[in-house]
Amino acid sequence: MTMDIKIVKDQQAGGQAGYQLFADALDAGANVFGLATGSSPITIYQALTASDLDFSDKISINLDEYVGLSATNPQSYHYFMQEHLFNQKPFKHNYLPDGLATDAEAETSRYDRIIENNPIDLQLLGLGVNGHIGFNEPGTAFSELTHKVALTPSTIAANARFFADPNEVPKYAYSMGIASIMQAKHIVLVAYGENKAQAVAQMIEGPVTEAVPASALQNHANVTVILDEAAASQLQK
Ligand SMILES: N[C@@H]1[C@@H](O)[C@H](O)[C@@H](COP(=O)(O)O)O[C@@H]1O
Repeated sequence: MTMDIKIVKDQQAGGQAGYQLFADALDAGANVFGLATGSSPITIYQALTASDLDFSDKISINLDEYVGLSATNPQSYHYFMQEHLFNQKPFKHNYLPDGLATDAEAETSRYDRIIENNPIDLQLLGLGVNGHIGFNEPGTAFSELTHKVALTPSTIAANARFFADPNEVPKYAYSMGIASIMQAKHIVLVAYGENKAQAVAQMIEGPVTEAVPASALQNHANVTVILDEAAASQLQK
């Protein structure tokens, strides 16, 4: 088992723990940060923006973006990242998939080139209630690089809370694949709350299976998992 599991009191403490890993990565010379959206990383972004860490000569590469949403759409992941991090903490360059790209093949290979040219030092991840990472839904081949994904009904339902009208929730996304994620030198996954407990247990203690995308992380040499007690509650050890 190569996963380092940190159980923290709450999301605030998780933010500090995540912040420390970013600070350590900068000290160690990291240049490229893989970033994630969702509610779980927010306290890390808060701790980063409150700090004096300097990312102005660093690169960020985001995991995913909804298909059909422009960068200026408040529901887009571009917008989320501007709001929660980039406006306060400028990077030299921020890469995200282009939600408006209509040629999926061209867009996903463009993104793969970006990752190839900018190997990710630290990749931050949240965890879907069904065990997804990025937008790699259960059943996604571990060999996938960036790809266009049809979101599952459970993911669409989980994301509906951010949309005024549930019918506006996009049905597709561009996402880094499991193979893209696994290339990162260090992976930091954050999960909080009871509703993540089953996915957390399957990710860490279950079989490595494409039915649980996050279980692929058991095959990575350097993973840190930040959990609160509730998210850790179904772990056996
Ligand atoms: N594409 C994102 C994932 O990257 C994220 O990990 C997940 C969980 O989000 P939350 O942290 O809000 O529970 O939501 C979305 O599906």
